[in-house]
Amino acid sequence: MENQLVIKCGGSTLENLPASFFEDITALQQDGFMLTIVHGGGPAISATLKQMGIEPKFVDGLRVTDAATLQVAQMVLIGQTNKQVVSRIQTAGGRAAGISGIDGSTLQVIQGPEHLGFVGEIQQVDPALIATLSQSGFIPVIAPLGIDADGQIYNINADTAAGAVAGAVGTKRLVMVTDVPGVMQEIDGVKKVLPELDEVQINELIAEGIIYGGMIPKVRAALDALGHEVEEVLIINGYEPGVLKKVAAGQTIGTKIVKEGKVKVS
Ligand SMILES: Nc1ncnc2c1ncn2[C@@H]1O[C@H](COP(=O)(O)OP(=O)(O)O)[C@@H](O)[C@H]1O
Ligand SMILES: CC(=O)N[C@@H](CCC(=O)OP(=O)(O)O)C(=O)O
Repeated sequence: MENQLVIKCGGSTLENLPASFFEDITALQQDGFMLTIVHGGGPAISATLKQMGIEPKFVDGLRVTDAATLQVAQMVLIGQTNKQVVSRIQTAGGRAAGISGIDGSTLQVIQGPEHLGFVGEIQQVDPALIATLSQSGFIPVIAPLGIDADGQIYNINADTAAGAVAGAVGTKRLVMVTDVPGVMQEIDGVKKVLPELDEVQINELIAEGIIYGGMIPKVRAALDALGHEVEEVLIINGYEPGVLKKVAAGQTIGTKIVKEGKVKVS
């Protein structure tokens, strides 16, 4: 659908996003856009882990999740971050309802690579609960946790979750809101945003260490999403005033991820 948008809000920005960001979300909803939000919360999970004396550990941007870490992720993502996002949308005059991927078996997973512990690999997305909320006028706000066939809960990277949700709800556009203006590379001593990237370029940039850490699951999820109905994935900066309105109006800002592009990286 043209007026549908899946927005991933990264934990990197969530706490500091201006009220205008949520006012723009509300305005889009009132203009008839069907919005679905998937949020992260990585920094908040890490902060709580540290308070508890547990050192956070990541492999290629994915959190190594033992049983204690899973409990903290669940507590922070569902109990804290999800409700913050819902509250900020409502304060801006919008209507939102928070769920996690566990609710309605929305994000159905199996265990991912063993060395990551309780990190789920999404097998299927059931869009029924998302659709029910949307059709009733609520913006679904989804915390990235999933459930397996035995009822075990898993942690899921929010970029991965957003990519899968975008593929399942039939949106053409996925927007990843983060704390940088896009994928950047230093060219002639100046850091520049790369306006368009395809799979070959992304793999090169990861191999060269130019794309690292939390940007890795973001670009990988973007490529995975493009395999479905999604035609465009944008990585944008949530601090830029009016950024969502520009995207909704069809402007290409930040970094656009495409299946196969023409622009060369260097
Ligand atoms: N090439 C790159 N360009 C921009 N940011 C990058 C790049 N490679 C890695 N990063 C890192 O990725 C971060 C965004 O990912 P992450 O911290 O997981 O954010 P979020 O919480 O929004 O998902 C940036 O703040 C930056 O530190
Ligand atoms: C498996 C895994 O990495 N899960 C993430 C879920 C939150 C997330 O992805 O938050 P950001 O979008 O802020 O990075 C984590 O535990 O940090």
